Amino acid sequence: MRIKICGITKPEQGKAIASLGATALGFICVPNTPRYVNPTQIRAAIAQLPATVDRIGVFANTTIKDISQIVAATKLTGVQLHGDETPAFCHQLRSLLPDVEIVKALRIKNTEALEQAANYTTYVDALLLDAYDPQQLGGTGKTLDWNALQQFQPSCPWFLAAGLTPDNILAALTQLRPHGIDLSSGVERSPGDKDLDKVARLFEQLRLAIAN
Ligand SMILES: O=C(O)c1ccccc1NCC(=O)[C@H](O)[C@H](O)COP(=O)(O)O
Repeated sequence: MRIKICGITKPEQGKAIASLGATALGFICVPNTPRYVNPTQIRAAIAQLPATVDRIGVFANTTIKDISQIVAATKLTGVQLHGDETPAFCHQLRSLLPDVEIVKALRIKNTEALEQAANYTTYVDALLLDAYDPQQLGGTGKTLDWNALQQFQPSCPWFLAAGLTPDNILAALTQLRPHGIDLSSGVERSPGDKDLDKVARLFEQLRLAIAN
C-alpha cells in the first residue's frame, strides 16, 4: 500500500518521514494556505529524499502553465489536483506532462460526489477521496463515512484521505482496502509541523494491520 504524508514544509521532517516508511510526500502549492511551500522550499526538501519516494505537488484551481512551470522547477514526480478541475483539464495536463503522475482529489460532500469518479478514471493515474469543507480545500482533519465507501471500486487506484490518524487507521483499513492512504493534520503538531512520534506510531499501526 502507498503511504503519502502530505503538507511537508520542513526538509528535515520530510527526510525523517521518508526513512520511517512513507512512499510519497505531498507539497502544498496552493498559495495563502497554511502549509504552502514555494518551489525553492520544495527543491530543498526533495534534495534530502531518496529517489524512491514520490514527490507530489498539490494544486487547486490554477492553470496548466502554472503547474507545468512548478513541476519543471522542482522535479515533482506527481501532481494532485485538489480543486474543481474538470476531466478535460486532467486530460490536457496529462497530454502536456505524460511522465508525471496525476492524482485527482474528490472532496466528498454527498454520495453524488462519488459518482464523479468514473468521469476521471481515463485521464488520471489515481483518485484521492478527501472530506468536503466549505472553508478549507484540504488538511481539514474531518473523516469520511467509511461505511458509505464500501462499494467504491473505481477502475483506477485510489487513496483514502480525510482525518486519518494513528488512532483510527486500523479501523479505516478494516472497512476499506484503498491502494494508498494520505495523512496530514493527523500526524501534525500544528499546520505544516509534522509530529515524528505520531508518524512513527502510524507505521507501527500499519505493521499491525499487515500482520492481521
Ligand atoms: O493541507 C492543506 O493545507 C491543503 C490546502 C489546499 C489544498 C489541499 C490541501 N491538502 C491536501 C491533502 O492531500 C491533505 O493531505 C488531505 O486534505 C487530508 O488532510 P487531513 O484530513 O488533515 O489528513
